[in-house]
Amino acid sequence: MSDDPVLRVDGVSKSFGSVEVLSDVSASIPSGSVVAVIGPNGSGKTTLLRTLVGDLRPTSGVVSYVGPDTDRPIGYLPQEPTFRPGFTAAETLAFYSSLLDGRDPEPLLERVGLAAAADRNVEALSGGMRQLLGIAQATVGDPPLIVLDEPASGLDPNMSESVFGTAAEMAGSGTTVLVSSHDLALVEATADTVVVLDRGSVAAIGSLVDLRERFETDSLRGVLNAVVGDTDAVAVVGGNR
Ligand SMILES: Nc1ncnc2c1ncn2[C@@H]1O[C@H](COP(=O)(O)OP(=O)(O)OP(=O)(O)O)[C@@H](O)[C@H]1O
Repeated sequence: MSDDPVLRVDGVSKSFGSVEVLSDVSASIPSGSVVAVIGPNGSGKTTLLRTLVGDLRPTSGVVSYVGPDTDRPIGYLPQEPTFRPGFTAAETLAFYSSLLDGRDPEPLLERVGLAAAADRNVEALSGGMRQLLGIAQATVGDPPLIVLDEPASGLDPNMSESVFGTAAEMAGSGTTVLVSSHDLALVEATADTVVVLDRGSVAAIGSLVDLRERFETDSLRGVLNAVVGDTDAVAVVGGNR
């Protein structure tokens, strides 16, 4: 991890109509680290990630990419990745690669454990395999920042672990990985920095050690419960609209 940030987020708010979903979010994302965004359902994780990658425009505030100058600064796995039908997994990656560095996509498929399905059409992939293809797609062109929205969603425990392991390896070689997840054990095993979102605001941010100390607990679940309370209902921002 380096002290140089790859992304700066200054006072970002995002509203849909009259409902404010993100409120005054500021953060600095350090290079070569795994940064995890956690928080209850509906707390704004996807909205934040979509705003950071430029998929949504903030209502106010600024997101600045300040990493190395490159053809693809940010790779992104959306919460529900979609692919053009009629292409195989390998052809899908080859298409993205042809727009960037033109490198053989086979190693990317191998890295996510999808090499055996390289010639399978995207419509014929299982949900988990689509997720893995989406993760491979996010890494095409070697972007300095990779943003993964719930990458473990739909994956079996071994594949989830492998995806987070890959994220840690990428961070070890200088890539920054920003990931949202509900899997606190994997976040705890992998993340250098954790951002806790609660109803659209950053309720806490820091290293795991800092957060555990600050909230006097020995687990990330303890941190989350201390920050947002251990309720069993979704907090719906803006009421029932
Ligand atoms: N396009 C939209 N229009 C209106 N409201 C939206 C839109 N997208 C998200 N929201 C609202 O913003 C809030 C945050 O949603 P978001 O998907 O960002 O949360 P999340 O933390 O990713 O949730 P989850 O963990 O369930 O995936 C929710 O109340 C949601 O209903």
